[in-house]
Amino acid sequence: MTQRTLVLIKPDAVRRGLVGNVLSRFEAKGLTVVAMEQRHIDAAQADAHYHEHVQKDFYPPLRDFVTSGPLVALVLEGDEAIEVVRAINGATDGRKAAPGTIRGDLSLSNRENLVHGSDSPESAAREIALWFPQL
Ligand SMILES: Nc1ncnc2c1ncn2[C@@H]1O[C@H](COP(=O)(O)OP(=O)(O)OP(=O)(O)O)[C@@H](O)[C@H]1O
Repeated sequence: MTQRTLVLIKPDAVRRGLVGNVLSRFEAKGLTVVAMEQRHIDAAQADAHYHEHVQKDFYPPLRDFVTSGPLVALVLEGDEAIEVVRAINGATDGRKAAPGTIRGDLSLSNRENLVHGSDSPESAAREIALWFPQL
């Protein structure tokens, strides 16, 4: 089934010059870029995006991180895009993520893990409406 998913290429990837590397993996897989924009978000946008995490201990440094510099937000479309993107991203902790995944190949961190991908159709709908209300 064709799906859309919200992807963030996080500020660590932008700082490290890895946007092209990350994007090329999604494109090479066959996913289509429906929308893409570089943004430097404020704390309110971070809180809205991570609303299920705002009360957690790890959230304040996560908020500082995602607002620390520009990121690239995009909507990708393709067959089973939500699950496909999460498989390409790899496990949350870059130290444990499998080689061949973005995080497994390029991250050594649980926080600065380069990418975000929506985790369900409900999350994708909510996040796409938040980031790209015009879609
Ligand atoms: N224990 C932790 N310590 C520090 N940061 C964390 C921790 N757990 C999660 N994070 C950060 O919060 C983000 C969201 O956590 P979540 O559990 O939803 O992971 P995920 O679904 O793999 O990642 P994402 O939602 O970004 O695709 C992670 O990508 C990571 O940046």
